[in-house]
Order: sequence, then C-alpha cells, then structure tokens
Amino acid sequence: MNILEKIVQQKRHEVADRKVERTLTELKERPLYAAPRRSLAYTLALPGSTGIIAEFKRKSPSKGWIAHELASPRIAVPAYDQYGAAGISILTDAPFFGGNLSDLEESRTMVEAPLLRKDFTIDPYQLHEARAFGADVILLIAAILEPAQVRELAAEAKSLGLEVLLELHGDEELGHVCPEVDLVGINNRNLKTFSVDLDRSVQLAKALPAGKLKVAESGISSPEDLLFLKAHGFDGFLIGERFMKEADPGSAFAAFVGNIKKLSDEA
Ligand SMILES: O=P(O)(O)OC[C@@H](O)[C@@H](O)c1c[nH]c2ccccc12
Repeated sequence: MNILEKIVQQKRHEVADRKVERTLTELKERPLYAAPRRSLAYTLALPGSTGIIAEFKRKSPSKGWIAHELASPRIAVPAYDQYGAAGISILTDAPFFGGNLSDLEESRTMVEAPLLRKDFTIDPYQLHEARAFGADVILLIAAILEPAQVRELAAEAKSLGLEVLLELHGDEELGHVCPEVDLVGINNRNLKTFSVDLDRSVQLAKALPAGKLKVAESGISSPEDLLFLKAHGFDGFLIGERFMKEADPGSAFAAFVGNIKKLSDEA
C-alpha cells in the first residue's frame, strides 16, 4: 500500500468515528457554522497580491516533524496575514500531519485572510466540519477521488458557501476538473513517492482549462521559484515547509515576501 492509500484508509475510519462523536446537527450548531465566508479567488486576483497561500503544518509523511509537536498556529498565522498572504492553509489531519480542527478554529480568531482546510476530503461530513471550524476553502485531491465524487463534493461545498481547490498531479487527472471547482492546484510533489518537480506545474498548467485560477503547490523554496512559476501563468503558490522549518515561521515569511518585492523591483 502506498502512503496515500494508507492515509485514505485511516481517514475512512476517522470520519466514521467522528460522525458518531459529533453529529451533523451538533456541527451546525457551532457558532462559526453561521459566520460569513471569505473568498480566496478574490484575494488571489487582487492587483499586487503576493499570491502566497502560506501553510501551517507541524509534520509530513515525507519530512517527519518539521515544527514542534506543540507549536501553536500563533507562531505563524498572524504574521502570514500581516505580511500579505493571500490565504492561509491549515493542515487538519492528525495522524500524518500533526494537525487538528482546533488549529483551524484558533486561526480563524487570529486573522481575516481566507483559510484553506487542508485535509483528505472523502465525505460530505468533512465539508460541514470545515464550515463549522471556520474554513473558507476546502481541498479535493484528484488522486483519491473519482470524477463523479469531485463533482458531488464540490457542488456540496459550494452550497455551503465554501470555495473548492482541486489538486491534480498528472495529466490523467485533467478529467476531474469540473465547473464547480474554483481553483486548480498542481502538486509538484508526487504523494505516492514524495519526489518533487516544479516543472510538473509548468507542464500541466498548459493543459488546464482557461478561466480557473492556477495554484502551484509544494517544493517552492525560494523567491526565484515563485517568480519562475508566476512567469508560467500561476496565480497562487502554496508554501509550507520553507517557513515551518524555521524557528520563527512568521519572520521567515516576512523576509521571503520582502525578497520577492526586491527581485521584482530589480527586474
Ligand atoms: O511544504 P511544501 O513543500 O511547501 O508544500 C505545501 C503543500 O503544497 C503540501 O503540504 C501539500 C500539497 N498537497 C497536499 C495534500 C495533502 C497534504 C499536504 C499537501
């Protein structure tokens, strides 16, 4: 079994347990469920947007622990917002990424930026969870869903006022793109083997339908990487490890944004 299959297997158990622990009715009664949503598509398209979707993640299957097990979103999220992140991605998967829904809810109290719930969505229940804990955007991963499931989950997310980021890795997944999807992400990291290749984004971007915002994901480690991807038509850049591996991820983010401005001014 590859890692992605393992994650999905575990996720099925987790979602089944959660549905018992916290019913849909209870989710809908949470105060954040009724709160208004923000749009990542909007902030990404604003003139002068950094395009960066900065991520809070403690660990990953490819790198192990990146930040401390007990690290609070406070070490990153407020600075991500303050220094111009177009959106903020919060990992909520516990077993493989060390995250949880409280991180998402806590982040919602700290910032106004659109929040992406980063998880392995396989069931509509998770969309209600995302809403109940303050997410604005949800992730759907083509590699673990049939095209019909993408369509159904995306339609339901939209009906809940959530935006949808669909993640692709290979051209065989292009058929998963449907009208309900707001943003298309291309993961430079192969989730089955962990190998990273920025050219993956560049190649696949050419085949994407016009009219969808394009997000390059994973393995972006320098301002040069970002500007390279931008020059190839990307609107968004999902970056995690580059910031989270530093003792102070917020300052690392601020410095990164400063360097992009400097490089762009020089060009
Ligand atoms: O830490 P990186 O290499 O900057 O990558 C961030 C993000 O793209 C990565 O965490 C990610 C992309 N797709 C995912 C799907 C599930 C979990 C995590 C991910």
